[in-house]
Parts: sequence; structure tokens; C-alpha cells
Amino acid sequence: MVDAGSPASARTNMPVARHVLHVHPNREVWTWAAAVSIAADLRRDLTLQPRARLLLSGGTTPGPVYHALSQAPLDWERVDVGLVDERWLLPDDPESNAWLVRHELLQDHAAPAHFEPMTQAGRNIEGAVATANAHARREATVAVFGMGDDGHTASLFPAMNDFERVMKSQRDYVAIDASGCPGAREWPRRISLTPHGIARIPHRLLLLHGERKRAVFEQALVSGDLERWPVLTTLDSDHGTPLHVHWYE
Ligand SMILES: O=C(O)[C@H](O)[C@@H](O)[C@H](O)[C@H](O)COP(=O)(O)O
Repeated sequence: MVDAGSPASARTNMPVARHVLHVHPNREVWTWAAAVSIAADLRRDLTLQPRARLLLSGGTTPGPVYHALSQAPLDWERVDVGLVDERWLLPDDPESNAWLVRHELLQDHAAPAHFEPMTQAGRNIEGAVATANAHARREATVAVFGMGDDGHTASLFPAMNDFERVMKSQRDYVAIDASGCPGAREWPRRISLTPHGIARIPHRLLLLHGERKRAVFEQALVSGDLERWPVLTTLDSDHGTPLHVHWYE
């Protein structure tokens, strides 16, 4: 699918797709299609360079994909796994994104992967952000995003405090104060990739499930208003690569 307001490619004058929508008939096909696509990106990078880097989101949607990916026969010892965002919770908290990644992905074949949780006992939020930015010096291969019904992605929420500063930041990760944003639920303190950090990632997947989310995403595309729909940040890439949206009903 090529969306309307796409920039034209200089060479061909054809519109460059900013996203490709993959519609899957059911959860099983969606799960395996997304897992196979991520594994292929990692495998390609592992043939070209010593290590590959995978960034993952939390939430209720991606668990089955992470579980399927854990069964991919890759050289996982050469894969670094980081987070797109994290709630200000320790990794052993079942509500943390680190907990989800550990329990769904870092099992079976993927157990030897090197995981970089963002939070650690005794580390303050500035220290955690600095460590995340140090890890981000190495470009990620592929990242998995989710989207809330309010149009947030990662921990970029509409109407959050310091929205302008976060959106214009030239750092990959920043601390987030999403107090008053219902989408942040009971965890307003967070760490998130910025739009700058997102644009550096060549392969980006957005995992969506259900009619409601598809409608929200389409509303965001039509509106084009990044402030109202931060999920639109996943469309932008320094590499000129489209966002791959995987959806099932
Ligand atoms: O920490 C988080 O909350 C997530 O990383 C967040 O960005 C998530 O991807 C969306 O909120 C979608 O969540 P659901 O999959 O639960 O709808």
C-alpha cells in the first residue's frame, strides 16, 4: 500500500511508500509472518557484520511474536536485544517491558542472546538514559513497535509534558514524564526512543491487532498530525525504508 502524501523518488518520480500494510487472516499467520520477517533481518545483518541488534516494545500485543522468534535458529550469541521503551520499573517486575522480553523471547534458541535491560537497582533515570544512549551508538537492525488506542507508540504520548523537546531531541533515548496521559496508565515515568532514534532504524515493524487499532492507525495517516498521533513517527526513516505494519482482526 502506498499512502497519499508520500514524497516522490528523485530517480523514478514514483511515490516512495512510507508504510506497507500486511493484512493477515488470523493470529497464527500474523505471529509467524512477523517473526520470520524479524529473523530474516537479523540473519542478513549477521552475515554482514559481527553482531546484530534488535529493539522490542512491551504491551499486550507482541508476546506471541517474541515467543515464535525464540524458536528461530539464529546465531543468537551474536544478537543484542534492547528495548524501544521501558516503564520506570525494575526488570523483575512483571509489568516491565524487560520482563516480557525475558519470558517470551529469551528462551529456547534465543536464550543466549545478550539482553540490555534499561533499568537496574540503584541506577537513577538519568543514568539509565545515558546507558541506553551508549548502547544506541551501534545502529539497530530491526525494531518492533506497538500502538495504543490514543495513537502513542514507544513512550511518545500525545499531549505529554515536554512534547516539543522530546520530539526535537537529537538523542536516541530520553526520560519521559507522561503524567496526565491516560495511555501511560499507572507508569507515567518512562524511557523512550525519540523520533531521531526511531528514524535511525532501517527495519521497523508495527504490530497491530483488532479493528479499533486499524481504524486509529488509518485516522492518524489521514490526519498527518504528529502531535496528535505520535505513531506517525515510525513512518520516518533516515534510510528511506517503509514501516511494515502487520495486522490481523
Ligand atoms: O511500555 C509500553 O506500554 C509499550 O512499549 C507501548 O508503547 C505499547 O507498545 C503500546 O502501549 C501498545 O500496547 P498494547 O499492545 O498493550 O496495546
